[in-house]
Amino acid sequence: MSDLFENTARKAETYSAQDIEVLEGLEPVRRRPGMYIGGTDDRALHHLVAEVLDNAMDEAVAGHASRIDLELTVDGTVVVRDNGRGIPIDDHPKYPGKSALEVILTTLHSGGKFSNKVYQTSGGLHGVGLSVVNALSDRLTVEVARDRQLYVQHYSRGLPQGPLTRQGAANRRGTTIRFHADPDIFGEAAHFEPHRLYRLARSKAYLYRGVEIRWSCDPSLLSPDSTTPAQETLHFPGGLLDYLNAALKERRTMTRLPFSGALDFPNQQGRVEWAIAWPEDDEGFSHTYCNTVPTPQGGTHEAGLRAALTRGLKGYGELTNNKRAAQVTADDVMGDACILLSVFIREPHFQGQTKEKLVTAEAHRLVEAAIKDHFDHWLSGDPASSKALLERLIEKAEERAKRKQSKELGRKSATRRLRLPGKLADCSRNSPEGTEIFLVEGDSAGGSAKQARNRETQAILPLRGKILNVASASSDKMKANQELNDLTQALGCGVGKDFSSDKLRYERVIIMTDADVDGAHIASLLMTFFYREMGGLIQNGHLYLALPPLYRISHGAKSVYARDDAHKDQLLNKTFKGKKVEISRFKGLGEMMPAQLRETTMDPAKRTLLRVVVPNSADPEQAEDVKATKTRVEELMGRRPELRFQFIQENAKFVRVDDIDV
Ligand SMILES: Nc1ncnc2c1ncn2[C@@H]1O[C@H](COP(=O)(O)OP(=O)(O)OP(=O)(O)O)[C@@H](O)[C@H]1O
Ligand SMILES: [Mg+2]
Ligand SMILES: [Mg+2]
Repeated sequence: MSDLFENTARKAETYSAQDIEVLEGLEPVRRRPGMYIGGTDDRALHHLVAEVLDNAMDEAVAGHASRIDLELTVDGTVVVRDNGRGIPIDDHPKYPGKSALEVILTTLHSGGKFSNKVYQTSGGLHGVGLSVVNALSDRLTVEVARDRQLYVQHYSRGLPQGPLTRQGAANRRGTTIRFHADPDIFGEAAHFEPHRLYRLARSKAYLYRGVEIRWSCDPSLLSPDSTTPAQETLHFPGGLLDYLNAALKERRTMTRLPFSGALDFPNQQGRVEWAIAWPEDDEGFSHTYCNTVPTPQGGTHEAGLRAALTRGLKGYGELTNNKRAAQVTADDVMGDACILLSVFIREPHFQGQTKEKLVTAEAHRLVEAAIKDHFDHWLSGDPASSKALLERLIEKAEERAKRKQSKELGRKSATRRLRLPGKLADCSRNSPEGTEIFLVEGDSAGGSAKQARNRETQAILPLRGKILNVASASSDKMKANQELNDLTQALGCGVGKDFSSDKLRYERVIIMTDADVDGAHIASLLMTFFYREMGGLIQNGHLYLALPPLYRISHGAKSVYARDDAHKDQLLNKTFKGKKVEISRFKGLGEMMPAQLRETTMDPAKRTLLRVVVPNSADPEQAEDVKATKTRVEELMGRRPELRFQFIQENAKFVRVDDIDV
């Protein structure tokens, strides 16, 4: 992002050693939280709890703790307590007069997990997690019970508020971390969602049978219809199979039993556990983990599983002389399956501190080798089930091939036959692959966008003014609305129950409105329309928001674009510190030169897009989010404009669109 806005810099006149800053201690964390927890949004906020819980889990998986308490109190303080060894409190050899505890809490890259000496397969590995939580909390207290003594130290924003003190005798052992997220970082409105924390705790208990997690939450934080309990003891001796069964409930699956198991890797390299089912309704989900850390973006362990399952099924096809099995791909096998996969390995490598993706290369080989034999065995153990499964997957592969064919034909004839709206500037490519349509606010912006686009792949549809608010309009009114009709026609995929993702004429639908409150309003009206009338378009990841800049800041020959006020202030305080600058504010997209618009907002190589996401309604883990999203949309887009206006003003930056999840 900042590259995009800063690469127009040509000349730096007074750039010297004094411009180079070195941040000390935990300052970098407070200055650039994104680098450590992936942002300052809700997801990042909840990640704080994950870091602290991960440390307690590491202690449990290493065999030193059997119980963990996770508590959310009425003022939003989170308490994580374990009965493990306790963070060491003796003086650190390298820092005389400072306890190891204080070093851990105040120094990045300090920890006991860099070698395999005290932890074998830990989720922690960077020595960063706890210090980051400390830096981003306005209050944090750590209690350690060790050698029958209790020790306590208080912190605020990463700084000790006094020495580590001994509080007297203790007849237990372990670590307790109590923290309150800093509103200066996360905003006054930020708060922990009980259901997210509960789910986090529950998934940890499923992932490691040897731990009991006691969840508790102040009842006043739970809404009356919430499915989250105020208190629960989580302990699952059946591991991932328990998890899968709870997730599937009464749903029917293609095979009689799920494919599940657990196995140690050879030479104490760790282990793998899995539970997989193919539901008849094709509504799948995939949750993968490494050392109990969720990896929502998958990675090498998931790739190993893909390979094992796909090879296994194809092999089974050969074995049973079913030639059609050859066309089955990994996507057919994995795409609609309910998948739970957990690995424990030494020294895992993740992408970034939030650990969303596993990149350890060996994990692929280890998982594939471990699961392959089991899978072959499982397939030949129940021929009736296996045959049914294979037939279903072949059907999928054939449907896919057919769709592809008709899609190619479809769009060609569709472009010719359909009466496309007159103001649509369509792209010239004949198949949807690689194409996008920009929904642009107003005719003048539409004009700039037409000049800025790539004709082959980018189409432009200018929309006039506010579109109809579909959440509070009758369906007749909707059908009569010209702007919405044009939009529906241009997309070609139908609305409501006639919606069909396959007929979508473009791969991406991009909402491009001005970076101001009006623009935010139009974008949210459009998102509501898509959410209500073309839900599949969002579910399948086709809807995006463009991020046009709001300001241009220039000093001499150097000019940089800022996407919002915060970014502008940041640039003024950093890049342009003490310089006399000229700031121009774009009143709208139409004011930008086509070349500027292309470079900052439309060019796929340089722009940033936000993908609009909604929770997956098939995934029981997300059921509460699905409900929350519905309520939120009704609240915001229903008949009470004042709520909507307030929300838009608070969120006009768009950057929080993940929060509203529409
Ligand atoms: N609950 C705990 N019980 C015992 N030791 C702990 C606990 N929490 C933290 N520690 C110790 O503090 C160290 C630092 O923790 P921190 O979370 O900062 O980093 P890490 O877990 O090593 O790596 P990561 O940054 O990946 O989380 C750990 O390596 C461990 O030695
Ligand atoms: Mg850690
Ligand atoms: Mg640390």
